[in-house]
Amino acid sequence: MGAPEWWWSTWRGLAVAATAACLLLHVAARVADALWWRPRRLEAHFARQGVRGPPYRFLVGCVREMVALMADATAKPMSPPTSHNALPRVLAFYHYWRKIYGPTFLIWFGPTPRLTVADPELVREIFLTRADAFDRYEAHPIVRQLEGDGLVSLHGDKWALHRRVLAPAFYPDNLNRLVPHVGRSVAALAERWRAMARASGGEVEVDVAEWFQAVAEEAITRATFGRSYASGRVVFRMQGRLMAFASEAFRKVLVPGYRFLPTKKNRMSWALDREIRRGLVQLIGRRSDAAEDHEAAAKDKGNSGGGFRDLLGLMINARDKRSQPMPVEEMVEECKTFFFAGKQTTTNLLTWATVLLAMHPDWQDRARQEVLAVCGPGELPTKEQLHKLKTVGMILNETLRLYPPAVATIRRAKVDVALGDLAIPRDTELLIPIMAIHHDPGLWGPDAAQFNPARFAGGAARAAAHPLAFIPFGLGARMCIGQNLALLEAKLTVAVLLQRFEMRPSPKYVHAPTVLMLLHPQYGAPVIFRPSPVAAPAVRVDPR
Ligand code: HEM
Repeated sequence: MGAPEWWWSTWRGLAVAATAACLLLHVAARVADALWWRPRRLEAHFARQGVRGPPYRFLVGCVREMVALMADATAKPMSPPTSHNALPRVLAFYHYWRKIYGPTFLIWFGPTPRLTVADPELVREIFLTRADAFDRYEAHPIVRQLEGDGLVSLHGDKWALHRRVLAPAFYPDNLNRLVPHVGRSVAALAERWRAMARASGGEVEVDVAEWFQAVAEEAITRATFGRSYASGRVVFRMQGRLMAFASEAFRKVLVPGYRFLPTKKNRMSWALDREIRRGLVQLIGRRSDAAEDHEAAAKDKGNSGGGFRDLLGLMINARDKRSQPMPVEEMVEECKTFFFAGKQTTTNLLTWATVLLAMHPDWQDRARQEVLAVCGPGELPTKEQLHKLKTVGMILNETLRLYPPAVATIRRAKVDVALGDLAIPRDTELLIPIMAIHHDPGLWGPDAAQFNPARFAGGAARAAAHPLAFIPFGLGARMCIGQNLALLEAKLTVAVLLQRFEMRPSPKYVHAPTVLMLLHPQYGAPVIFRPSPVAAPAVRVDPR
């Protein structure tokens, strides 16, 4: 090798090494900035504005303290056992840090800053007046896999198109057509409980958190598939099993990569997911066949569900601005989303409403008197009668206030934005603790932790010191699309049960509200049902 060649190759080697070192340094600097300097800068930025919080710890933020606070709170049941002061148990970290840092404070999910905001005026800005500056937050991949890539997680034009297409299914006149179907499924449940009570000497104990799932599943299956109910039910049964697996996996999210491990449960989930997808694609294919749709529609005319606009039909007939139909894959994801968003939320509302009625016999009696006066003792309530059940409506609102199924929601600042007096940097997450707003004595008065449905006598907007203090279904453009369906189901179910039973908590019931995605009773909700002396005439049970 000649001298210049030798020099050249040495120089090239040095240049490569120097570039690699620079690159490494650059990456290391970026990582150090993301995991250390940026959080410290943000901490200082918020401290200058008077916002403080638990200190940021390298990589983990304050997740360790949060997990410890939550584990500690859920280790013991509510005390006293009849108390509704559930916030310290359910959102233990919020309750603890709020006492130290005030209502607006900063916490860290790993290196991601999350500002908690519980002032209804700021909530108004986030959801209404400055909504353009905030986006919905991306859920954990396990939750996303479960909830589907539908309305809940869509953004921008695609979200707007889907929301516009799907909204008509939830108009009250459309939902009213579901009343006989949902009523029959609740009556069938009541018949089974009545038979079980007869067989066991006069009363029966059931875990309502388990049993109400069938009612909620029936309603969401009807709303999604309408006339294709029978095939849709098969698919949604599988989806129910998938949800059970995934909620187990969700408990293990702290094990990195757990969801990719080929464990027996994971393999079963993957197989179920493929099966659900296949079932939905086949169902959509059949419904898209205009001839069959036409024929089914004609058949449906003589049915009590006649004219119901179901979610699947709305999607099949939808066209975008360029007259393009909705891709099958998007319809599949929406079906999964509706099952996820609609089933457990409503089950939880029904569960807490029944537990509260059992715990408060005075309100149970008042509500029963109203139901008997409006609907009579045994016939299924009609849509017109449901609208007249004011006390039942107040009880449901008070249930949603004290035990909101969705205890919090999260937004992300898309740009640097002003919120009240605060300057919020882009990518800051905002945690809106719905349950904390619902329990705030500053908004609800000194009896904020008491069950007092009478506070809703003048309507939800006037129940508290601020009209936005009650937001169980969220607020603004992304407010819950299924609100009317959930309330209709709940009113109907409560009315049918009050017609037919007296209820009280089982001695086995341990009052322990807790949150795993949604607010649920940690040890189930066993309630004792005693059939009312006025026997309800048997209602024909839908054989399907
Ligand atoms: C008691 C029952 C329910 C409660 C408490 C509830 C609560 C909520 C809340 C708080 C949000 C807003 C989340 C946010 O802004 O981040 C939401 C959104 C949503 N809910 Fe519900 N929900 C219930 C029932 C239902 C039902 C029955 C369905 C479907 C049939 C449904 C479908 C949805 C969907 C699709 C969204 C996303 C809407 C969008 O982003 O445009 N929910 N729900």
